Amino acid sequence: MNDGGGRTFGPLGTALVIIPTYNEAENIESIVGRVRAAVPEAHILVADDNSPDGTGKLADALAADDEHVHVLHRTGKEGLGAAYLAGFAWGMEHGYGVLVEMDADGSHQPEELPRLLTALKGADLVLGSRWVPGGRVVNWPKSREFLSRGGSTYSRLLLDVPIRDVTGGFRAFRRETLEGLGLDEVASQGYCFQVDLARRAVKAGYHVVEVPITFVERELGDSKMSKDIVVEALWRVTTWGVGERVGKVVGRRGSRPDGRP
Ligand SMILES: Nc1nc2c(ncn2[C@@H]2O[C@H](COP(=O)(O)OP(=O)(O)O[C@H]3O[C@H](CO)[C@@H](O)[C@H](O)[C@@H]3O)[C@@H](O)[C@H]2O)c(=O)[nH]1
Repeated sequence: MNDGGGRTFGPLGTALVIIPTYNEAENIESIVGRVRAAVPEAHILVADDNSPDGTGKLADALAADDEHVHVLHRTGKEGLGAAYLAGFAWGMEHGYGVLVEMDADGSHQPEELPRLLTALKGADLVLGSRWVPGGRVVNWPKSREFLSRGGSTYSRLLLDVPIRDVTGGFRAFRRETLEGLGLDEVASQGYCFQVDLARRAVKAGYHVVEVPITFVERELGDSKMSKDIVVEALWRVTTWGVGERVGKVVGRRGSRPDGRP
């Protein structure tokens, strides 16, 4: 991984914590309150996909009482990737210097945000990591841990990205980093969106730092993990990996000294 090469990093601007929501009525008030307490200077954007359980209305009520809280209402469920892309666009349009990804269900603990933001002072991108020393998961079913560890290992090896937790979704980006990731071309919808951004950051030469986090399984509401999300991730990661390998072979052939293609 790029070690930063002794670079000095510019100051951090105001942070926007983007919280994508789909049916998180039981969690939204608590998570917004915890973020506000943990990082009082930061702002929050709830990116809600028209949740049938009324999450969007609850978020509106929180925003009405607090100028640090904002709500982006989207028309329907389009996946985590689309919600984050819309949230990033909103944040950049409104001039935030740091864009943070965080789940609504408490599995990412807002109290760990200051550590992520401190690490970002010396990095282009900080990933909250369950799989580096010091990181852990609490109350996750073994099957889910196996899937997540397996997905990270598969992505790391196939895509050649030296990141332990490639699929994690607790992250802090400098705005300039996001601007260099080619977000216009990102089509990933489910959790493989996280793999997509991580691999783009590594390939672009950004200094990526993993910070250990404790991931706590949600107590309220349901995960949106589904077979479609797993299939999309497997298909996309494999396609990227094979594409890169074919590209390298074709590149090598193209530079044969005898000039043969
Ligand atoms: N707006 C919107 N939000 C969504 C959608 N799908 C999920 N979310 C929101 O995205 C967050 C994460 O979704 P969960 O369904 O709770 O994720 P998880 O199963 O706990 O998965 C965790 O592990 C994944 C794999 O490691 C991670 O990729 C993911 O970010 C998360 O940390 C929650 O706030 C959820 O409401 C969607 O289609 N639209």
